[in-house]
Amino acid sequence: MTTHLNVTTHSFTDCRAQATALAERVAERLRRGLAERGHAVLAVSGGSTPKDFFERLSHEQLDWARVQVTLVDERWVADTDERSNARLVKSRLLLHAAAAARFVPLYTGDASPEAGLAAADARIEALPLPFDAVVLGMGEDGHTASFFPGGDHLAEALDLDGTARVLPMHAPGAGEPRITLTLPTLLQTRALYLLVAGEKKRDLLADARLGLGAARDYPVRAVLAQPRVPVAVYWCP
Ligand SMILES: O=C1O[C@H](COP(=O)(O)O)[C@@H](O)[C@H](O)[C@H]1O
Repeated sequence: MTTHLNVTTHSFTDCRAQATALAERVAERLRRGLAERGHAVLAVSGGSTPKDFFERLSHEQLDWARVQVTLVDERWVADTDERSNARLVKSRLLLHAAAAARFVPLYTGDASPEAGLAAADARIEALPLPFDAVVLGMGEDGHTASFFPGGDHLAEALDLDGTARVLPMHAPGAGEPRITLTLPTLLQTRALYLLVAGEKKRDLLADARLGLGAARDYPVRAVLAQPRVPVAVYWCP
């Protein structure tokens, strides 16, 4: 385990072990929330990396009926689309013990994230924040949540003094229009995790943390550099 500033890195030689360790840690956070407040709230990423983590977490024994699960970001596609982050959560996480959890999607069925923004925002506003845990991922372009390089609402989304909870995002590398929780919203959490796999992402993260080269401008740097919440990176090859 290595710690640098606000970031602690847990490195694993095997990705199943990484998924298990993070699932146990997040389940512990949810149990603590349930014991202390009677409810718990979890925000997770989509993409491909969290599949094993989701499957492992879905078997954790806790009172899932009092847990609300939402997404840190969403691709603006129906939940039947294979690109949908909601589809991933439903097919990998909301199973077994976790089938009893309440899912709060960001996609509203409106024609665009702009059209669905008020409804998505109301869903997040209704959650009893802070989150018990937020699990971020990261793309090889340095994006996290839908904080994409060149994104049209990137500066607003990363503004720690901003008041928006949720924002649309359009970016050249995003594939489709997006909706994302903003950084100040994500930082309303008792625990913040960054789940990453692969040597390319490990090197990118190291550069982003030190502010080297192109990684200086990667959006994930805003998460690593913020002073509010410690970040626990879970990495496997
Ligand atoms: O588009 C997205 O990508 C990132 C990273 O995904 P991965 O496939 O490289 O694991 C993900 O964290 C984000 O939630 C998702 O919308």
